[in-house]
Amino acid sequence: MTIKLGAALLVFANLAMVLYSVVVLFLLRRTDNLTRLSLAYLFPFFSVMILAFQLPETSITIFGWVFLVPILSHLLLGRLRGLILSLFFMGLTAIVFWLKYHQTPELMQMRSIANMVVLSFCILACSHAYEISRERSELQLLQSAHRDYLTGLTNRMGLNEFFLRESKRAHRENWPLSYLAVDLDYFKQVNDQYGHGVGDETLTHVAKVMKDRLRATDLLARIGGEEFGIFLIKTSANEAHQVAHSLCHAVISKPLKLKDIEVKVSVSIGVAELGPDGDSLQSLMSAADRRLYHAKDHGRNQVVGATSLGAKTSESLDELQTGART
Ligand SMILES: Nc1nc2c(ncn2[C@@H]2O[C@H](COP(=O)(O)OP(=O)(O)OP(=O)(O)O)[C@@H](O)[C@H]2O)c(=O)[nH]1
Repeated sequence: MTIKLGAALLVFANLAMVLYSVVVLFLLRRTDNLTRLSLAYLFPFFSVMILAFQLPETSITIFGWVFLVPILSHLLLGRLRGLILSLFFMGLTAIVFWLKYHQTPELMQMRSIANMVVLSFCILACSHAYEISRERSELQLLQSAHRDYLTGLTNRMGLNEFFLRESKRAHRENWPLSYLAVDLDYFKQVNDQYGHGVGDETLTHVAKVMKDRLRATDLLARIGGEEFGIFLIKTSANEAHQVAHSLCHAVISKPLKLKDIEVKVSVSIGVAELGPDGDSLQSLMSAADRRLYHAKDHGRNQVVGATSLGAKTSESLDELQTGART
């Protein structure tokens, strides 16, 4: 009678699991928390497995299902949660196995138990290693999607993310956030005169010169060909203006020195501030771009903010208008 009750319970649990699987399949596309749904699926699934293991009417071969535990757990839950769930259910399986067979000497032979244990841990280790390498590749892919291939700086996508995070923080903490639109002057002439290779090196050099002048908490991004965007946190438009001047000065006073040429370039910069120039990235960039064009129209190598007209840095632009000097 007990045997029949156990078997009926298992049939019922299996049918319930099939129905539940259909529901989970239906929810799969709608959920915004895949990990929670996976956990809500795997936990009852593995519990039904344990129920089947401990029933007297199931044979020893049913324990082979335990090999599914680390594979499914790691695939659906990732490295850490997968490992925890695997260890939990594999441990439970070991206890059930011992309770069921410890009085059956022909099944409790050291060699076969050692085989089962080693195989289980091999599958667990492989699943875990696979998940670690998958997570690493995903991270690398994500990082490269946010990087500019030439300069190694953050790209436009990274700039957007930085703005989303830092604009919220600026509002919350009530501190200023400024944006600089930076564009190299007469860069086409550098390419025309020395070729794209030197042009590329110039871009990388200017990026480095500017980065060295900024704080670690600021963001320098390459957002287009010879255009850069800079976010300065905890910095008002007035302070940003000073920073922009020091960048102009740094760029023009540190030419790129190659074997037998020296490439000297300058930058023009437009300044905008979160709040006075709008609250969206688009309005901030538009305001900074407008001022940048103004700087270009009024002779380049200068900074323009909301209230200021540009004032050129001291170096003469005449020689720059040739793009470079040898
Ligand atoms: N070497 C190199 N050149 C680039 C890259 N991206 C864009 N450019 C070049 O940058 C130049 C930009 O030229 P323009 O838009 O006329 O600007 P400019 O010559 O700097 O003149 P102003 O901005 O008006 O001062 C073009 O010749 C592009 O081919 C790049 O990744 N590498």
